[in-house]
This record gives sequence, C-alpha cells and structure tokens, in this order.
Amino acid sequence: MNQDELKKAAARAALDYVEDGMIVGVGTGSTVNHFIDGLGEMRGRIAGAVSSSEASARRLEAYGIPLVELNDVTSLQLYVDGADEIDGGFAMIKGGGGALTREKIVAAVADRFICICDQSKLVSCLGAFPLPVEVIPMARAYVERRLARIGGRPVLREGFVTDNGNVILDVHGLRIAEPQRLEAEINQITGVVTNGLFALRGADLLLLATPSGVERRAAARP
Ligand SMILES: O=C(CO)[C@H](O)[C@H](O)COP(=O)(O)O
Repeated sequence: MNQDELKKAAARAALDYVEDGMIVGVGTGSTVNHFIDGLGEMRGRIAGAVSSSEASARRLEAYGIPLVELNDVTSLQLYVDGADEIDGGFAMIKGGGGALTREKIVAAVADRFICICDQSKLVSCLGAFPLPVEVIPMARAYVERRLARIGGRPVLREGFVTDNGNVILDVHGLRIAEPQRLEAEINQITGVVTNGLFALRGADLLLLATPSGVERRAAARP
C-alpha cells in the first residue's frame, strides 16, 4: 500500500464514528480530503459540517454538504483531522497545510478529536517536522527573533497567506520534549496567532493506518 492508500484507509475508518443527523467538524489536508469524499457518499444523512479551512469548505460544498458556521453551534460532537506528526501521548504538530488556527478553534469546541494518519506520522518525539506558527504580518521579524531565542530556526513560508490573512513561520530545529509547555510559551509571544502544536488539546482517538490494517488507539488520559 502506498502512503495515499494508507491515508484513505484511515479516513474511511473515521466514517464509522459519524452518526446520522450529526454536524461534523472537518479538518484540512490530503487525508481529510478522503474523509470528505466519504462524507459525500453519506450526503443527506449528516446535518452538515463545520470546516476548518476554505479548501475543505469548497470540497464539502462540491458534495452538497451544508456548511455550518461554528458560531451557530453550541456544541460539536466530533472533529476529524490529520496531523503532520503525532506522539505517543497524542500531542501533534499540525499546520503543514497552513490551516492550524481554524483547526485549533474547531478542535477546541469538539467533544472528541479523531486523528487520522498513516503510520509515517507516528513519532517518538515531535519536531522533525518544522513547527508552523501563524503570525500577524507586521510582527514577523519580532516573532522570528523570539523563536530564535528558544532555539528554533524560523523560515517564512514564501508566497503563502492563511485564510485569516496572516503569514506562517515554519520553525526548524526544535526537539520538542515538552509539547504542552512549548505550545503555551510560543502562544505568549505578541504577534503570534497560534502555533501548530496541539498538545494542550490533543487527539482523543488515533486511527493509524498500517499495511496490515487501521489501528484504533484511544488516548490514555481521561
Ligand atoms: O494540519 C494540517 C493542515 O493544516 C494537516 O492535517 C496536516 O498537514 C496533514 O496533512 P496531510 O493529511 O495532507 O498529510
């Protein structure tokens, strides 16, 4: 099985958790695209979707799935999204697609976060994948200096603007031993909108696709 087939297997497994009449929180990326394709086949059974990006919204719309504004719901049972890296404690690096801020907002509202991944995303220590940080454009140089002070090497994602009109700094060279602490520390820097560490609110369930099948691993925490 190639990587895309594994991504598709993880995404299809997540459909088991979608219930009739549900409003589903939907992430962003190539793995989630397979999930959206599956939702398309269930069209009419779900009430709608809250999207974490313009790209996912367009794909959902193409299937005729009603888009629901996050501000119009008081709760969200389920959020399904991929990750760039996930560790054994289900902390993640996300934002390879640049949608980290909206992803984090939808994930914050959701009762349950299901992470869908192929096996290459599971790591023992986060940080080989550069950590995306969304930054207000006028603060870019200041934030770069602050990120360098904590040991990272920030690189501007050239030619990329987020759905919120901001820039992304991809921070190389971090070996993230304490993801919750680093997530909070980076978010304290003035001008940072948010960073791609999802540790304070990690995943609740990991659907990890391997060549021998999709493993379903629940988070150890309550
Ligand atoms: O965080 C994300 C987008 O902002 C994605 O979940 C992450 O980049 C994984 O993407 P893919 O499923 O294409 O490997």
